[in-house]
Amino acid sequence: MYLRKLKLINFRNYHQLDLKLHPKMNVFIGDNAQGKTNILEAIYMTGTGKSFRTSKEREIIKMDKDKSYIHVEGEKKYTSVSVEIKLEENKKKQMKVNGVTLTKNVDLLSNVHVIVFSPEDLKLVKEGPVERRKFMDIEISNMKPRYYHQLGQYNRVLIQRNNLLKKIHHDRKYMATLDIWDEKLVELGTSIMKERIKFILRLNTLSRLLHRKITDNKENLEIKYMSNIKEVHDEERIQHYFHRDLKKVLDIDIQRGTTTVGPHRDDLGVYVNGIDIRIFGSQGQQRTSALALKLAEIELMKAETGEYPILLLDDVMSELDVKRQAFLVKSLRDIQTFITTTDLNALSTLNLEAKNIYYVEKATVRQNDEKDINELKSK
Ligand SMILES: Nc1ncnc2c1ncn2[C@@H]1O[C@H](COP(=O)(O)OP(=O)(O)OP(=O)(O)O)[C@@H](O)[C@H]1O
Repeated sequence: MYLRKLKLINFRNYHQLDLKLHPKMNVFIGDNAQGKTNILEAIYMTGTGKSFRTSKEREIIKMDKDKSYIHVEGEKKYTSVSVEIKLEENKKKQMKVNGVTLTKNVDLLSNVHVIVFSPEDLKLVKEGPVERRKFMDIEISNMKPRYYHQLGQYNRVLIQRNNLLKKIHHDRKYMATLDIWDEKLVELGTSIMKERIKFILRLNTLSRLLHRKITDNKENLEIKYMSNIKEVHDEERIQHYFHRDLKKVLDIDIQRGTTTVGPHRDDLGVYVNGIDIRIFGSQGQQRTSALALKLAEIELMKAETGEYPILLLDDVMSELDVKRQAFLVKSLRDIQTFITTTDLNALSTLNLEAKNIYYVEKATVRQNDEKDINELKSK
């Protein structure tokens, strides 16, 4: 799919912006803090309803205003799509797809498919399990809105159960209602684990192939779903062992007032040639694996939705060496891509033309002519 048009009103530092977008490559160049990432953030919001930078909607609305508006129009394989989002201070976000008002965020997810890749993602392998869980959850949610819904339910049940554990710590009479919460936690947690296992299995096959290409067949990547529950093979066994483990650690959990087993504690294991590179990998190995995972995710989304998603590359090119850049660029051929950069020379591997370049300065965006490109390159 691709987007044709973007309109912003009072979004971050933009008062008003109307942009015609290129169906393939869109490069936003400008100095720091001019508004490049803000454009990517707006596009991401039309796909997910959320920002990839903040959970506070107030931060997104232009500082001196109380309302903000985003509108994109695009083309999918068989249909056109229009998504509008209105943010208003202290009010619920309003969303419309093709003019029809949506009541739940989950209904927005299957319209504009979008993947964001930032320098943070290159640290995915190196960072802690929280980041890797977030990676799994965001990517599965973008493909399967139902998962997003279940994850929300699971997290709410988890909070309730943790509150109950705290009460039980002070008064055992509350024990009577624990089973009800355990049932719900196990049911929802099992669905989440099943989806994650499926996702990781498919991602493993795809990322391994891509990784072999990036490393000239020298390295073998393997990713594994790491659960703290002993057996995660089929639904019945996940349920059985999840239940059993909750009971096993109950005394500890009551003491701590928190649930110590379940998918909220799981991780993604990343191995190269059998070595756990989360701990023992070089920075280069960790980055290459992260790149392979991200590219695999694009392919997976294509397999799942029938078309390539839109890709947002936020300042990521300058973080990659020429070889990895070239590989990434080769993989982008059929994908509408939005890139932010402060330096056009960092994009030497792209065959850019004037129509691909947007110059961003103090919340204004200007398309360049050939002369400008050469000027920018020689800077
Ligand atoms: N709610 C807001 N209202 C007004 N301006 C805002 C708001 N939020 C952020 N800004 C401004 O937006 C600018 C940052 O924009 P953005 O993050 O897109 O920068 P950038 O061009 O991508 O820079 P960099 O290259 O450093 O990443 C800053 O000037 C910041 O003050």
